[in-house]
Amino acid sequence: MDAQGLHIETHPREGDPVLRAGRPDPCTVVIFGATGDLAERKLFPALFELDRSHLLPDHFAIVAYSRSKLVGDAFREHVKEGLQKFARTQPLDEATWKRFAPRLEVVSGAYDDPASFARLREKLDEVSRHHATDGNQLYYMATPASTFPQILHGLAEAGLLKREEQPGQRPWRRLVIEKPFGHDLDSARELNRELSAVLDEKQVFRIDHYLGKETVQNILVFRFANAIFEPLWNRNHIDHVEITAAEKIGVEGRGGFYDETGVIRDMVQNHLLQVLALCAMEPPVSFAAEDIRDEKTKVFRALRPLEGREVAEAVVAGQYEGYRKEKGVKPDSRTPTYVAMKMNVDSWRWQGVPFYVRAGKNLKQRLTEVSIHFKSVPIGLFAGEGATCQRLQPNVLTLRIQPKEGIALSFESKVPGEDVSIAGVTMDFNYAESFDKPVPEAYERLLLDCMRGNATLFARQDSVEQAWSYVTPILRALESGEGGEVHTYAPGTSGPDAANAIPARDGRRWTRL
Ligand SMILES: NC(=O)C1=CN([C@@H]2O[C@H](COP(=O)(O)OP(=O)(O)OC[C@H]3O[C@@H](n4cnc5c(N)ncnc54)[C@H](OP(=O)(O)O)[C@@H]3O)[C@@H](O)[C@H]2O)C=CC1
Ligand SMILES: O=C1O[C@H](COP(=O)(O)O)[C@@H](O)[C@H](O)[C@H]1O
Repeated sequence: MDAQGLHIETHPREGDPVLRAGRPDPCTVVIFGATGDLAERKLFPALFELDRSHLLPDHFAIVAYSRSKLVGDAFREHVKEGLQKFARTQPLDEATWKRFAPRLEVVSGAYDDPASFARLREKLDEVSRHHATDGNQLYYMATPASTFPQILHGLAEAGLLKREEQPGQRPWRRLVIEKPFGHDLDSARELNRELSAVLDEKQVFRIDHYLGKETVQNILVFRFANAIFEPLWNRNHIDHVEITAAEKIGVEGRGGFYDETGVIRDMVQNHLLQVLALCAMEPPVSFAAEDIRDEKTKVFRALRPLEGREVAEAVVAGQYEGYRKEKGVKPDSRTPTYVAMKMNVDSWRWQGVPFYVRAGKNLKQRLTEVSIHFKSVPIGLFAGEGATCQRLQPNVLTLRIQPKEGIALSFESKVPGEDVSIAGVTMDFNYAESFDKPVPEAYERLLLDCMRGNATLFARQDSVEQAWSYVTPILRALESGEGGEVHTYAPGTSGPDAANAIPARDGRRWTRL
């Protein structure tokens, strides 16, 4: 029994699912932007953890590409220091480090210099021979989006990209591209044109780390591996859906990047629309990548467009006090660090069910979750029984993405005693209590999938463009002022009070923060 009184038994299946999916081919991973924040906090730790768990191929190498002059052992030492802070398993496993360090090579070079890419090519030839990686290469662009075209051009000119003409072609070349995929619809289209000029879509992995989170993947399993929820998952039973991604942290030294980006490009266009799509999509024909991606794309196509003055009604933008003093932020910046929106999915299943979506930085707590609010009971059968019986709360199903990963269902229960008195209780599933293993980091799973060529958890070109089609007019309206003002909010709060108006216009309220 857990604290809420619910006993959850887990039924482990034979074999580890990750191992069942097979070891990746021998390969070299090339990380561009190797001294950056993402590389230090996420990529090297994920690769290290995969090595520790013996999930990397036996023949494997990493080539760190960087403008920095750190090379050889000095660079390895720099990576080790990062791992000592950010590796998932602490203290750092020395035996793994002894295996990992010799697999790590460095190329110091610029992003717009053909001679640097020629040196990269020489290094890759040498590494492929030395580590027997069979010439398979995974290029990871862990750099600001403005450098993506330069890197693509450098790789193509150096002959390092080969279009996949047929499935299973060897050696393979794949490219991982970080979000944001463009700055708006036009730039996303341009980026996609540039990618498709040199690579087949199957070789491009647009990474959205939310899709690598166990709890986000579990949305599909929860919906489609259980028979009891799907019959209720529609406008007949659901009143509204609330999606929240609240962060306690601010821009954390990424002011220059963030001020050009803002919360809608940073969190909504990608992570939150992906989460919404997983909640709203129809059952896919199969669990194959294309079938799932097709269904998600249909959700994006069904999002009711918002533009001009409509944006002022459905969207509230905010900026935390003190943001303009962050390093790299313009002193008169109007970039939102918070947004609350009402979205509608114009489909047979979701007509009349609003999706209230919020994301923000410097809020009072870290909380990412989806809550499905069911409709009220049709009649008050117990209303005559006393005060508690007149205030029945509708059921809420909460998918907790982070922290305290799990799923909770609230319902009404009779309070023990002679009279009929009713109180809300919760059935709660917690990953930590139910599974005797840690939840892996999203980047571990996603890097492994790229090496295996499995694109299920990556965004496809058309769905990225669909998401931009929805978001770009909203950004335009906010940036021109037509979509309303940017409200300030005090750090450590729930965001601007003005955001309460969004559900309040429909007679509802935010319930989660
Ligand atoms: N940090 C995070 O948590 C997340 C980041 N991302 C995405 O990952 C990518 C990298 O982000 P992040 O690591 O935070 O960014 P950083 O600002 O830390 O930059 C990454 C690295 O890119 C290289 N670089 C190349 N050209 C430039 C340039 N003109 N200006 C600055 N750096 C340059 C530098 O590496 P070097 O000097 O070694 O060449 C730099 O350290 C971005 O696209 C971001 O949106 C996505 C999700 C989360
Ligand atoms: O992509 C990004 O995500 C993080 C939030 O990720 P989480 O896994 O901690 O929820 C966000 O802080 C960052 O600004 C954004 O670029």
